[in-house]
Amino acid sequence: MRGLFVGRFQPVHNGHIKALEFVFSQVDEVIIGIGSAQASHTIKNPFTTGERMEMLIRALDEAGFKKRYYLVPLPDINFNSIWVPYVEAMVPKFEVVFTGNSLVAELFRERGYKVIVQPMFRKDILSATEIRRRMIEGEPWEDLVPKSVAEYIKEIKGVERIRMLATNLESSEKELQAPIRIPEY
Ligand SMILES: Nc1ncnc2c1ncn2[C@@H]1O[C@H](COP(=O)(O)OP(=O)(O)OP(=O)(O)O)[C@@H](O)[C@H]1O
Ligand SMILES: NC(=O)c1ccc[n+]([C@@H]2O[C@H](COP(=O)(O)O)[C@@H](O)[C@H]2O)c1
Repeated sequence: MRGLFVGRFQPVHNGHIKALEFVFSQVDEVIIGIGSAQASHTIKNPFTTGERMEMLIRALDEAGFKKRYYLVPLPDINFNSIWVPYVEAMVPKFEVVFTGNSLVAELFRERGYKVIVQPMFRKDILSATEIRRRMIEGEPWEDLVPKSVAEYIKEIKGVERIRMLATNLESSEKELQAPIRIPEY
């Protein structure tokens, strides 16, 4: 049996690995959909699809998963009602969907798929949003991701990238808030 698991993996963290451990224990093969594949270089989506693939390959290797998996980029179509047929067109056939995302669960259920809500692990800290926040604030984040992912993020200067994006956002927000001066003629 083949299962589908979709995430944005910005970045891959230990919660994803725990979730995938559960998914791999339930099925013979796993399709890992890389959501919002078109997005990169923003605070919510700092990493490219290629970088996210590299993180997944290294992390799954580090975790020692032996079963077959497929990594499939899924650019957003921003059209919820036809998202499931779109995913079906992009990935090999699957019988079951694993997710913790309620919209994803609802869309697949409505199309007749079996959906398994995977358990959550320490969502208070094992969340990509929290990891990106820590990177921006200069707080320790390394323990929340697999060792190979922490090394890779350092290799590609990922923290410097997120900080640069945060600084850019801050200065453009300041610009927007600055009073508009109408020149006197
Ligand atoms: N701590 C966790 N434990 C188990 N599964 C998790 C955890 N965090 C995310 N997931 C699962 O990963 C998938 C979503 O991946 P995603 O990359 O969006 O993670 P995220 O940490 O929620 O990201 P972000 O904070 O950037 O929105 C969902 O199916 C979700 O259930
Ligand atoms: N209409 C759409 O394009 C659509 C609908 C549902 C989920 N998605 C994507 O699936 C992924 C779900 O992963 P998250 O659990 O990380 O939100 C995201 O990339 C999200 O954008 C897209």
